[in-house]
Amino acid sequence: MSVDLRFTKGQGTGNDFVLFLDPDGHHDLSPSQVAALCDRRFGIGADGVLRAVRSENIAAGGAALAEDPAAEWFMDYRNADGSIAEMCGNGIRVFVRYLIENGVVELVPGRTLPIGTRAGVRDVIRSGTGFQVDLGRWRLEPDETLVSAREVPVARPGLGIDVGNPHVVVALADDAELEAADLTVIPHLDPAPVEGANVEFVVPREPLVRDGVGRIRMRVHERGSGETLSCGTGAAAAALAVRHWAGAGAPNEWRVDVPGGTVGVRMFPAEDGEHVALSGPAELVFEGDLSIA
Ligand SMILES: N[C@@H](CCC[C@H](N)C(=O)O)C(=O)O
Repeated sequence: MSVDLRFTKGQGTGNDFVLFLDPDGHHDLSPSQVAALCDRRFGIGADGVLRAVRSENIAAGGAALAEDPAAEWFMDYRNADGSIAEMCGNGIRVFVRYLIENGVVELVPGRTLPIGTRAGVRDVIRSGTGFQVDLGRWRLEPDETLVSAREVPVARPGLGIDVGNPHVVVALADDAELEAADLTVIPHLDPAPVEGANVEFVVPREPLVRDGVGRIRMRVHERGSGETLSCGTGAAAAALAVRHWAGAGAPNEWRVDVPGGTVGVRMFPAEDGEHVALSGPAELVFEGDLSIA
């Protein structure tokens, strides 16, 4: 049996997604269907799929509604290989743009839109021409991970950071080393995290801090999607790692340059501890109809 869907292609700093509305939760695609959609030669091509489903119509939505009954919509995120991930920082901005453009939600400046995700409810607000998402509390992993990547001369220590999904951040020596890293091959992590991890390679800008804002460059190999032009949660993890390494006095506001553009990261105190927020653009590119077997 085939499934007919109206889809939209969207992107945030070049991290691209296929989006579709499934309010009643009738189209829970299989991993192979997702992989087929994301295939850049045989499908539409994307780093992931975002299914917009009402929280009441997806099993994981129960926890979201318990956390915040106003979280009417749930972002069901899949990586390009069909695997499930807890959270997507670029995706959620594109997701909110998509809900707004489709007239299913309103988001007036100054108001917050709660979205259900597998990492918990995430609050989104408008920010400039894009959106800002509060990624909530973050966690430093206690143990160091040794990271080896092709064309990076020696294995480097990586810092594990959870921002709703898992990341390992590695500092490289300079821009030349960052550019030379071959991320077509999955970086090797030792010990290997059971659930896998997204791996961010970072270098500081010169100077690291300008006008009170920290500045870094980053490339990423995403779990389940390979190298992408940007990873929002990865940018947040990278800024948190560099602030950690920089020590006392390091700023709480960061600009992270990725191959697909620039995103902003901000750390701020909240009632339950420090939160990290991500801001950046979100664009819808084209739409069409598809039929998947
Ligand atoms: N690109 C995303 C992260 C998507 C999920 C990730 N690949 C994972 O498996 O955790 C972002 O912008 O955060």
